[in-house]
Parts: sequence; C-alpha cells; structure tokens
Amino acid sequence: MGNQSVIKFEHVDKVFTLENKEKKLFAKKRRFYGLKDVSFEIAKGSIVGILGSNGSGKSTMSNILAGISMQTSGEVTIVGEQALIAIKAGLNEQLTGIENIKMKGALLGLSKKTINTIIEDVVGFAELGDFLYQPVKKYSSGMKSRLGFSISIALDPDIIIVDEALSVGDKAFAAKCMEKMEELRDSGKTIIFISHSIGQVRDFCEEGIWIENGVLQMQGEINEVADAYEVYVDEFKALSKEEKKQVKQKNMDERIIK
Ligand SMILES: Nc1ncnc2c1ncn2[C@@H]1O[C@H](COP(=O)(O)OP(=O)(O)OP(=O)(O)O)[C@@H](O)[C@H]1O
Repeated sequence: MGNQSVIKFEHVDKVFTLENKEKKLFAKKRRFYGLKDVSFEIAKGSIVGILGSNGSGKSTMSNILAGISMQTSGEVTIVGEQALIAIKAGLNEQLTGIENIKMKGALLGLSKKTINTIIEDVVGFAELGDFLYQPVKKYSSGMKSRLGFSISIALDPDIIIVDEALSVGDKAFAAKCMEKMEELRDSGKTIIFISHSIGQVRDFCEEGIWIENGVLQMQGEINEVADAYEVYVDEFKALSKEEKKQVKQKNMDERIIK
C-alpha cells in the first residue's frame, strides 16, 4: 500500500443470495455479484465521488468500507486513526436517535463524557427536536439522513462516507451539510461522497470512481470520470424500451453465478 493510501480494495467480490419467493419449494437459491473483482486505492485527504446507476453497487461498497458488511472475497485495507462512518446504513431502526449515538459511541470505545458531547453536537446540528427520543423506524428518510450525517460529523472520523445525505430533506439543511462538508474537506479529511447528482459530485469532489453493474469502470479526475459516466447514462436513455429491457437482462445475467 502506498505511503499516503488510506483505503485499498484488492479484487473484492460481494456475493448476495437471491431467494425465489414464488417457487420456494425445491427452488435453487441463486447467487449474485453485488461487487465483482473491484480494486482501487484512495489516498489520504482525497475527496472522492462515487458514481453509478441504481443497483450498480455503490451502497454495497460503502457498507463494506464502513464495516457494516463484509466482502465475500478479496482484501480490504483501511488505515485511519479513527473508524470511518457511513451515513444512515449503520442506524439501528429499533433504537431512538439518542440510543443510536450511545451505541455507536460504545462500539467505538468512547468515554461517557465524549458520548455526551457528541449527543449535544447532534442535538444542535440535526434539528430533530423530540424525534431524537423516538425509535428511528418512525423517522422519514430525510430525518434518518439528518441523524446519520449529524452523528458522523460529531464523531469526527478521519474518513467519512456521505451516502445520499444531501439529496433528501429540505434545501436549507442540505446547504448546511454542504457547508460542513467543505469545512471537513479543507481540514484534510478523506471524504467519500455517494450521490446521484452528478453536478454536486463534480462541484465537490476532486476524484471519481465509477461503478456499473458491480464492476469498477473507471477511477480518475472527477470531470473525466463524470463525463464518461454521463455518456453512458445518455446512451442508455436513448435506447428504446425494449432495448433497455434487454440491456438490464444482460447485466443481470452477467452478475448471476452459474
Ligand atoms: N442484502 C442484499 N441481498 C441481496 N441483494 C442485495 C442486497 N443488498 C444489495 N443487493 C443487490 O446488489 C446490487 C447492488 O446494490 P446497491 O444497493 O449497492 O446499489 P447502489 O448502487 O447503491 O444503488 P442505488 O443507487 O439504487 O442506491 C443491487 O442489485 C441490489 O439489489
């Protein structure tokens, strides 16, 4: 691993099992690549945008990065003084917002005093009021993003993964998050930013990783990667309904393990 690398994926596969609910009896479970042979390296202090269509594997990748799930094979190496945190995905739905903070803090081995400071920060930033005392399953998607984002920044990790936090919720809150992310970027943190908004990724990130159909397509300067991704998106959009269906089926077939 190069001196400055903080994240390294080497030939990472993630295999999911698909159930066939209609033909449960005697039906063979199908195995499916969420990620296939993905390799890349991220240097310390990089601001990396992850691009890819729906179902391409972005969240699968960020969940492995954040330690929420494990790869099936391949090596994932992460170097950091403190754990990296993913938004939303790590929240426990049964627990309240406050309980989630306490649990995350305990898992990271933080002191009670530090956890209390984090709670104060989250109360101040998330603007969730009494909802912080309600189970997360009662939150809207935007509220979960607010909580996830607020916990992540309050924990002050070296590597932060922002997964779609800014595409939900109101504009004022999204602007506040963006401002906070700029502050984190300028303080030298490594940031991995997953968003469907190509414009937002172009504006914020320096580097890009494009993943499609579970396979890494490109890594490089953000505008080059975003340009290539946009060409792919436009070409797909221009297809007829039948052609789109065929492409989707072909992509699915490529991911099924026979
Ligand atoms: N736990 C799981 N079991 C089975 N399949 C899964 C599981 N999690 C994800 N998948 C599948 O793996 C593929 C990649 O999903 P993932 O959520 O990583 O995509 P994504 O790029 O984040 O998509 P989106 O942009 O829609 O959020 C999808 O086809 C999804 O259906």
